Amino acid sequence: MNPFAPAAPIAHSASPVIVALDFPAEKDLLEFVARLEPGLCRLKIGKEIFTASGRHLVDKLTARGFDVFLDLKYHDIPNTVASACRVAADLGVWMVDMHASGGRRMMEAAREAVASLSQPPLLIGVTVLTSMSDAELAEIGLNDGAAAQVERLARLACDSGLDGVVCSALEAAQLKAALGESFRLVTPGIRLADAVADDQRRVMTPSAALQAGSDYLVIGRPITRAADPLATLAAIHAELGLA
Ligand SMILES: O=c1ccn([C@@H]2O[C@H](COP(=O)(O)O)[C@@H](O)[C@H]2O)c(=O)[nH]1
Repeated sequence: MNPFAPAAPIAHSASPVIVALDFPAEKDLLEFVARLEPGLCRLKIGKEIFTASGRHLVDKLTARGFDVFLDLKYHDIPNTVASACRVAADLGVWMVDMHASGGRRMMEAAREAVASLSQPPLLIGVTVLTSMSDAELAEIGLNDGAAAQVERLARLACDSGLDGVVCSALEAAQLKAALGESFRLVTPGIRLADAVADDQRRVMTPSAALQAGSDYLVIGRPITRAADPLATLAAIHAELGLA
C-alpha cells in the first residue's frame, strides 16, 4: 500500500482536464505542480518522468491529493500486464492504461487482478495513438482508417471489462453512440484553436472535444510550455464554461 496516500478520500476535480506532466526532471515537475491545486485538474505521469523518478513521484503527487493517471501504456503478455496493474493499484493511482491491441485475455487479466480491491483504479485501453494518421496506420497494415480501428478496439476493451479508452476526440461521438455514456473517453490531442499540433495528428479544441463526448481532456504542452500555464488552464476552463 502507498504509505503517503491521504487518509480521507480525496475530492475529485470538477474539471475534465488532465495535465500531462511530460518533464525530463522531477525538480522542474514539482515546481510546476506547486502552482496547481487538486481541485483545478488531474495529473498524468508518463514514460519519461516515471523512468526518471519512479513510484516515489507518484507518492508525492497522491500525497498532495491529486488524482494521478499513470500513463505507461502497458503492452505485454496477460500475466505481466495484470501484475503491473495490481502494483499500480497499490500505488494509489486513479487511472492506469494498457494498449487494447494487447487483446482480450490481457485486458481481462488486468481487470481480474484488481477485482478484489475496494477502490480499484480506472482501467483504460489505448486504442490508436492520437499522433497517428490514416496513412501511417496503413504503413503498419491497418487499412480501415483510424475511426474504424478505434471503434474495433474500444468495443473489445468494453467487452473485456475495461472502464474506458484513450482515443482522439474526433472519435468521441461515434464511441459514445456505440458504447454508451458510462464508458469513459480519455482524449489527448487537444489543441487550442489556431495552435500548432506538434506531433499530434488527430486533434480537437477543448470545447469541441467536450461537446463531442470526451470525459477527460489530456493536455500537455499547450499548458506546460505556455508562458503562463495557470492563465492558460484558466482560459481552457473559461472556454469550457467552468470559470
Ligand atoms: O494516443 C495518445 C495517448 C497518450 N498521449 C499522451 O498524452 C499527452 C499529450 O501531450 P500533448 O503535449 O498535449 O501533445 C502525452 O503525454 C502523450 O504521451 C497522446 O498524446 N496520445
